[in-house]
Amino acid sequence: MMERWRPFAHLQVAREKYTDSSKYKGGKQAGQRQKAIAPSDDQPGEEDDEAYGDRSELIEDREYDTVASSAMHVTKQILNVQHVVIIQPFIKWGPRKSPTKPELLLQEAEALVRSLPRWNIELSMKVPVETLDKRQLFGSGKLEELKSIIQARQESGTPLTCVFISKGTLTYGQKQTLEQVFRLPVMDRYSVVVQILRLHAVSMEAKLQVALAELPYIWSQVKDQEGTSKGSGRIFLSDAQRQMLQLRERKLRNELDTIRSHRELLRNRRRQKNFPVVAVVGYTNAGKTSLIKALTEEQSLQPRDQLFATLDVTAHAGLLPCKLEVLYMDTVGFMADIPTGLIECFVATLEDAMLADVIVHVQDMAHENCAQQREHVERTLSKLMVRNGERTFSPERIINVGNKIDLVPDPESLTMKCIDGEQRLYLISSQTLVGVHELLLEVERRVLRVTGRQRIVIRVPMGGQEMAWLYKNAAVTESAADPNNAERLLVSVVITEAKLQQFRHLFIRNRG
Ligand SMILES: Nc1nc2c(ncn2[C@@H]2O[C@H](COP(=O)(O)OP(=O)(O)OP(=O)(O)O)[C@@H](O)[C@H]2O)c(=O)[nH]1
Repeated sequence: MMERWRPFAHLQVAREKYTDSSKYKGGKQAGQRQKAIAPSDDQPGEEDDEAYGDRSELIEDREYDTVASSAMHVTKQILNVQHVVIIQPFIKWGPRKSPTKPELLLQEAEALVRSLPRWNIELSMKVPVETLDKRQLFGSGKLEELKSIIQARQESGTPLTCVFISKGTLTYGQKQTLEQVFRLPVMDRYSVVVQILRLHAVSMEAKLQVALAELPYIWSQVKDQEGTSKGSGRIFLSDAQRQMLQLRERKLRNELDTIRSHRELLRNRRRQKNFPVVAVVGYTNAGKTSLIKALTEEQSLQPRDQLFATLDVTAHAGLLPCKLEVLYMDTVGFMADIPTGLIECFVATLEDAMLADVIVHVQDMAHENCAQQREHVERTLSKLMVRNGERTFSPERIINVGNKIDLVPDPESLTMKCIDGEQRLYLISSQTLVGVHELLLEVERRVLRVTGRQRIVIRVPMGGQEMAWLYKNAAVTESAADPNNAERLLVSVVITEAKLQQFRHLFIRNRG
């Protein structure tokens, strides 16, 4: 019997090196961390971590690493330089034919690999298949052809290190067969996306989520293996390892529950502080961070041309033209064809965003697949809203934004798409800032309407308690001496109806 190909048996990366994650915290997250200017208890990251101590021992576990690397080739891979062959299988005919063009699927697979800093694409191919369920995935002739292409590339001196088959998940049997044919480790979308998520997880919550996201994959591989090798006597996991995985899952879930209940507390506190919240959502790489940077002028934000660059919901304060302070929440990007088990883990953070007063949906107008991306985001959003107890997508709360128009050769042609039923699409470029001011005015209109705020001018005595009260309970946008009364000030404020009633009750009634 052929011995099982054990591709990573030779790989041993020093534990200290792996645990020094500070090197991988650069870019967007690092910037967001330093400069997210929201009040400190709105930050879902660092403060939570500090409040609940060090949980890293839950994530770093040598025994678990051994099991994970044999099941999914993920552990410690981020550190290694990889020379990757991408193979994009697609079903050419029939009812299961992919709705997305194979070229676009391949582009998305390439973008995933490019998101990993030390991974290089050496070869990328799209290959027609009849079905995605065959044990060897490809027909025999095709498989031989692929093997020869890979071998020829290796013989010509290209050091190939792994094959990425861009399918959600490969079964254990498929993976084993392909590894034996190619004599290289084989990865699927799930394991590549996990690598990217690991790289970008900064807060303890995101790290725990990623750690939890790996487990269903490992279990599915174990189940597949049991199915394919009944009676052959091979054991993929010992009883002790199974128990270790079950225990790990329980602990991770408990920790996440603790962090989330803490977040609930923060959310309530934020409500009390009365900051309007604007969540910015969209397909991955659509330009969410860039838009927040444009709206808040927060220079430290560093948008990156990488998928899933934002894994933590981060809050950034910005001023509306009326001087009202709002919090913009940057969220994890959406992506189609990601196994649901994986994305489920991040749904909790998105649910948080769904509670925002206004939701800005950013779309990449320069992307060939823009319409499908938009549909995917809208479908996911409406599912999330239903979960949150909202039956319908309230158009009042959603602003559609068409970003990157500087990259569209003929932006005029887009104006046709600007009115989509009731919904207007705001065309902008977060880079050149075209259209950003108009969008900001619309954000202001919606925020005021949805949160029941109004702009009014109140006359108050100079040096009285009224002024201090207004600073505390409303947004004071301007104050000037009253031309008709030297002892009074005219104060422009943005205030909620409830606070206005309170003001009347406290100051106007008392004055008699
Ligand atoms: N030309 C152009 N590029 C843009 C524009 N907006 C964003 N980009 C670029 O698009 C890439 C992705 O931008 P991000 O703002 O990081 O996108 P994101 O949606 O936050 O990405 P994820 O966090 O990965 O979901 C970066 O390289 C940006 O510089 C735009 O209006 N014009």
